[in-house]
Amino acid sequence: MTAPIAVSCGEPAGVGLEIIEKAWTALKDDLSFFLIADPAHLHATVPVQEIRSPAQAADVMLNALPLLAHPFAGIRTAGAPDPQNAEGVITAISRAADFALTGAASAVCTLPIHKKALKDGADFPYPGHTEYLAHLGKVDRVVMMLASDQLRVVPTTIHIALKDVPTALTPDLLRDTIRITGAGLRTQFGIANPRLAVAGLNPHAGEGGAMGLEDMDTIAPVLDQMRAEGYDLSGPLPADTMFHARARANYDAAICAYHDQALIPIKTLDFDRGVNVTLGLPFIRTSPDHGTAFDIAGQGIANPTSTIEALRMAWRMAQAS
Ligand SMILES: NC(=O)c1ccc[n+]([C@@H]2O[C@H](COP(=O)([O-])OP(=O)(O)OC[C@H]3O[C@@H](n4cnc5c(N)ncnc54)[C@H](O)[C@@H]3O)[C@@H](O)[C@H]2O)c1
Ligand SMILES: N[C@H](C(=O)O)[C@H](O)COP(=O)(O)O
Repeated sequence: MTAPIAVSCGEPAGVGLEIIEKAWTALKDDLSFFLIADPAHLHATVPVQEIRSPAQAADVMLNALPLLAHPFAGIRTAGAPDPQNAEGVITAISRAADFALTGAASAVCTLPIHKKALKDGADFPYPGHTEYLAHLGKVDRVVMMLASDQLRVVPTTIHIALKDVPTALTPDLLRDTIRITGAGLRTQFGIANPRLAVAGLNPHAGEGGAMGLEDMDTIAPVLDQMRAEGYDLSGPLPADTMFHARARANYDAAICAYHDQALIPIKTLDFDRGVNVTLGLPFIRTSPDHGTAFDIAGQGIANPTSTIEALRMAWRMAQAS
């Protein structure tokens, strides 16, 4: 039997807790998960039952949202993160990862965090879940992928300032990103021979050096080398023309140079159904593709579809592994 998915509550002031309640209603007959959260933070729009261990989640799931109590220092105020809660947000994530590492959970699904609130409230040294989970999983390099039925994208550099991208985009990082993405598509998405399209950094992929040298000097040699090793790679491609429908038919994932080059196309095409998945961890991790949405938190209008898709994807991957 597939173990339940561990869901970390994320920032209580955001929309995470209201959408997980909606997700429970949509998924209670199809899979099992348990939420790690402070009982006092819940919106109570659905029945909730506390469990003492993940093993109890499957039996509870049909009738109530299974909750593993994780007391926080502060209350929940919609739209206004309380620095006192930063520690609780972080330890809910590490608890979820521990359950996955020991096999008590089949996967981790994280609800959105507010990165600055964690930095301000608890000196959180990581730019996001991705890097924190790599630390917890004791791996040096992981890959952020955002995936939907229409497109899969990978930002090679992630949460860094745009001015730092050219220096951070090293051959070593690009090689590891391609390697981890290829392996993830094979093992977690069931694609036997993944086709990867690699974006250039500069306009028109540098236009033969007229608009920047990184495409020619950094990206192209890595691609040549990895093609010789058997990887199915196209690029460096001009990023502006690689995301229209006909172009997307030619690849299984787009490897991009930086965060927005990758995330703008998928969030534009499929914001409601995109899933963020971390490849290269010793456990399965997915999350919705959106953030804390403070502007609508507490109103009950947040769309749960991305979280539902994230849970479905984690469950499929767990069943296939
Ligand atoms: N996985 C994560 O933890 C994660 C992912 C993305 C952003 N974030 C963080 O979230 C915070 C806010 O980021 P942001 O404002 O750039 O992006 P956001 O996704 O929170 O919000 C962007 C816009 O989309 C809307 N929106 C988001 N989710 C929605 C939903 N489920 N239903 C309806 N509308 C929705 C919001 O109301 C807002 O107008 C930042 O701290 C960011 O770092 C976290
Ligand atoms: N870059 C992601 C996005 O915008 O959707 C996001 O911030 C998630 O980051 P983590 O999963 O690393 O928290």
